[in-house]
Amino acid sequence: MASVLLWRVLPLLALLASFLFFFYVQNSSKLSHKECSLLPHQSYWITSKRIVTPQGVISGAVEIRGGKIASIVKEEDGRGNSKVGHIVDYGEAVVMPGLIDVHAHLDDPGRAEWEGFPSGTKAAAAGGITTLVDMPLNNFPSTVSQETLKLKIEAAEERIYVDIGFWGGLVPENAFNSSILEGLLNAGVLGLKSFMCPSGINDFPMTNASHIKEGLSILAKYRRPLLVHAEIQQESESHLELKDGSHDPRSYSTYLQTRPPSWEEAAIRELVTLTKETRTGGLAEGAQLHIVHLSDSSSSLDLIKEAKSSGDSITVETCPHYLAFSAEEIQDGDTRFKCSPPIRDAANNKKLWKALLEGHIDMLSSDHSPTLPELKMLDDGNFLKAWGGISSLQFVLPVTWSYGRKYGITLEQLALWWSERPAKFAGQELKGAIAVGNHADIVIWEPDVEFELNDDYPVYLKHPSISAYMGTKLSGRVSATFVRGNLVYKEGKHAPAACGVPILAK
Ligand SMILES: NC(=O)N[C@H]1NC(=O)NC1=O
Ligand SMILES: [Zn+2]
Ligand SMILES: [Zn+2]
Repeated sequence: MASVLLWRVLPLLALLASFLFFFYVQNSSKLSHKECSLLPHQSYWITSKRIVTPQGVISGAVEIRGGKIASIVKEEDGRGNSKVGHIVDYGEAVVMPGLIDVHAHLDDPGRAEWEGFPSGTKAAAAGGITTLVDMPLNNFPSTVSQETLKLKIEAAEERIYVDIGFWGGLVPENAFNSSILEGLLNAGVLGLKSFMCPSGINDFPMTNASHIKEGLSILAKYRRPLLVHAEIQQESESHLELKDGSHDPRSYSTYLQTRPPSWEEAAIRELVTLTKETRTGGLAEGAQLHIVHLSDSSSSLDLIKEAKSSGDSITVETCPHYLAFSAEEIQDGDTRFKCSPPIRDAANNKKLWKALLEGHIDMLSSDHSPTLPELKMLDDGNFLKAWGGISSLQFVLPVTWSYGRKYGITLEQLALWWSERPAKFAGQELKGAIAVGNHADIVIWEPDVEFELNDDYPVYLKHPSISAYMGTKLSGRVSATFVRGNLVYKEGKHAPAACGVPILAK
């Protein structure tokens, strides 16, 4: 009798359990959405007079549903009344695709005290960056194998406020070991990165042309890029003299002379002999070589232009600090400005802008490379000993805009350099443009609002004092940032939970 009753009750109990489970899942996903976003809606519209789309700037509305862009309506099409549900009206503010920074060092795990995923991605979100691709060095251990990539992915878990992809390292140790390299690529790095000069990090040694050739031939199979820090040390006599103590190490010009443009030129000359193999029918067809942080806008740039016109698969980025600053302005002892390759003179800066505007430079990236204030040696001011790297992540949009205005740059160009081209380069088909079906990765910003980066300004970087931009006046204030539809940042406030996701190549 009892067992008959049990058999009757059991299905009912199972039904009850599945109901409870269903409601639990529903509620927990609701709860997590609430924590991931400062906007309590999964479906809503964003309206503005200036929405930057690949077809131009429009006045209208973007419909967001389930983290994606569901529709885009132009005001002039007169379908304004079709908008049902929650509407966020941004008025005259610019609605642009979120920035994709393909070159940042967040130093996690292992050197999280330099930056780390939480502060780095909070700064990114506050700066309108919705995706970044983290470099394989400055974290410890360097990301040069499947195992070390796993450490990075684990370190990122629930600690990132924007989406993050990862570059793997190409180093002498793995360059001739295809199973390590393929293990790294199969584990999801978006491409590889190598140095042609000492990287400043002991467990990330430099590569030579034969390592790079090997790397390219493997990358060809995966159709992913190789990013190269293109400087080769030229041991001229004057270079040795500069380090012997007879020149003032606090003077920026001393540092500048230790890394002349000929270093970049020599590296790029070697690289463009290798990129010939990326042409149709070549041994590395399918691979792409990408030169990071170009500073020299003379011979180095000419070599890149020539390679491009011969059909080599080669791209190049430059960074806001090369566009914003020139050597003449850098004060003695102000090591915040030390980076490699160095910031060169005003004439070089002007030519760099020209190259960007004429389309010879493909994209922009931050090369955010912070460290501890004591390693930046701000008290000492020794340019030859201080850490080389500019800290900029939160400011790249207003910096590009502020310094580019005098060259008449447009909102469409900003979106091209900071979103559309970086997305394509990093293989992110659903990112980089406000287009139907794409991720709703969006920045809202006000080009005409000016602000001063003083001590009262909310900076989310771990060490604001080492940033070369502190103390400058900028225009273009970021007011809100959406990552896959989640409002992750709004007016000085971040979403409570870190809901960025690691991006792994398949
Ligand atoms: N290791 C590292 O981040 N190096 C970067 N810093 C810099 O100024 N240039 C670089 O390549
Ligand atoms: Zn570099
Ligand atoms: Zn870098």
